[in-house]
Amino acid sequence: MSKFIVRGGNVLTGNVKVSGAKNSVLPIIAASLLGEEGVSIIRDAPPLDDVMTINKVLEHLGAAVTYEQEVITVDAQKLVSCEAPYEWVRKMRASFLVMGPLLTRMGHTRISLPGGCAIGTRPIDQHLKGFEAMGAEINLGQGYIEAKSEGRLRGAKIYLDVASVGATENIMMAATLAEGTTIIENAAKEPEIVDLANYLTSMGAIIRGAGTGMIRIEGVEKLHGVDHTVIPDRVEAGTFMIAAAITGGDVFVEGAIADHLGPVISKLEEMGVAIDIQENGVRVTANKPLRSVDVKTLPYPGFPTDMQSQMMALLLKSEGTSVVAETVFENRFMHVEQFSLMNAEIKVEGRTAIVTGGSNLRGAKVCATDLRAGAALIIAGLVAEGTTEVSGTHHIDRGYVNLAEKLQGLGANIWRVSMDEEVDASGLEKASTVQEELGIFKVQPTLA
Ligand SMILES: CC(=O)N[C@H]1[C@@H](OP(=O)(O)OP(=O)(O)OC[C@H]2O[C@@H](n3ccc(=O)[nH]c3=O)[C@H](O)[C@@H]2O)O[C@H](CO)[C@@H](O)[C@@H]1O
Ligand SMILES: C=C(OP(=O)(O)O)C(=O)O
Repeated sequence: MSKFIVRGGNVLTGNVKVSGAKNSVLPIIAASLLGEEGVSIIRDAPPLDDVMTINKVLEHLGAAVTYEQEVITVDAQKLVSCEAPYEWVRKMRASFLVMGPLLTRMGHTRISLPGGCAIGTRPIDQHLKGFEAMGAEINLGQGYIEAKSEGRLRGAKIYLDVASVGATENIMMAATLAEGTTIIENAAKEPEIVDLANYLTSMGAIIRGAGTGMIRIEGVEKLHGVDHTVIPDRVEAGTFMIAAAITGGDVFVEGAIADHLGPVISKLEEMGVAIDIQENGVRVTANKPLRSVDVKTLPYPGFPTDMQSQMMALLLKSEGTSVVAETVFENRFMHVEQFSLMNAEIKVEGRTAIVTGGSNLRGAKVCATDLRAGAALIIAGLVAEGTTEVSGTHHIDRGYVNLAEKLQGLGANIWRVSMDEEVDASGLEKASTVQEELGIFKVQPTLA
């Protein structure tokens, strides 16, 4: 168990490289189960806990998986099981994405029910509605969902009641080997859906319309392994952009695709942050006082819910009052209580938070209540007076590759220490010694 120690006050400058997208690589790894011939090579696969977890699921199913230097190979030619047990699905909801590929390829699958997680209840009714429409028989019992089909799944027209990312992905994967045509209406439009569709298409699938609200899939008999490079992580990119902005910094976020970050860029510009879109990334320069803005999360191309907490951290340093509305998940304001421990003034009314800008944030002991909340607390810690300790690092490790090291590279004072390590304002030197002993960090701290 570890925690991050952040000492506020440093301006971030320099270059930071974005890793491959967590939310792309997970469905793509699941889709590699569809490769009945050849081996899949997945490049720019970020070394995250979630990636390790889904690789374990695949191994359990009988696939041969290797992972070296951010390249995953999957040989799924022979599968021995169609069951994803509780042990893995409980660790990560996205394990549920193996359901579509297994059902369509093997005609039978049994997956542990993904538990409700902190940010909301996160039901899976839309995934199941899609499979049922394609002829699968679904049974729930003893904490598992079992799906069976007599022969191949059949293409169907499926209207999603909510434009769910996971349901669109699961149904799209299932449809690739179904008999006939599947049409997904009110499909999610996220860039990760397009990345998955591109991967499936290279495998031999026939998919049209990914990235729009209507996706059409013509089923084929067989898919094969291919070589694919995952898109850069837009949420990681956005997190660094906000970290740069809050410190009044000047940072080039290498690999960030501006097109995937439209609403984040627009909101930063509205706040007075200068954005320079370049061929291989985005430069963020913040040298003016920040203006308050209102933010409403929405499915893509709206403002991403996965950037809401980081944005809230930035709004705390703006001039004026901002209103943040969370419309995607019903319980994604848990960071508010943690921000309050840092002297933030935020009032929550239902799904709306009213954020008073200009707070004098003070370092405190806080806890990452979910992945992005963890990143947001670190961002707030970068400008807080004194030292902030962020525990709950297992959430952060699900989705950020070397977050502390990448921020250190931009000049931030941030370290990871073991949970029981006492760190006071002068304790950073000690913390860095611990890291060196553990062989985790190579960079020396720059004590302000
Ligand atoms: C691994 C991955 O890609 N995770 C992302 C994915 O999660 P995930 O795919 O789980 O999110 P969804 O798009 O499915 O969820 C969006 C909303 O739809 C609801 N819903 C979803 C499915 C369903 O069957 N019924 C239903 O009601 C959910 O409760 C939620 O309120 O998209 C979310 C929304 O952009 C992001 O925050 C997550 O980072
Ligand atoms: C909510 C997130 O991920 P997941 O769907 O994997 O929980 C996220 O990436 O912010």
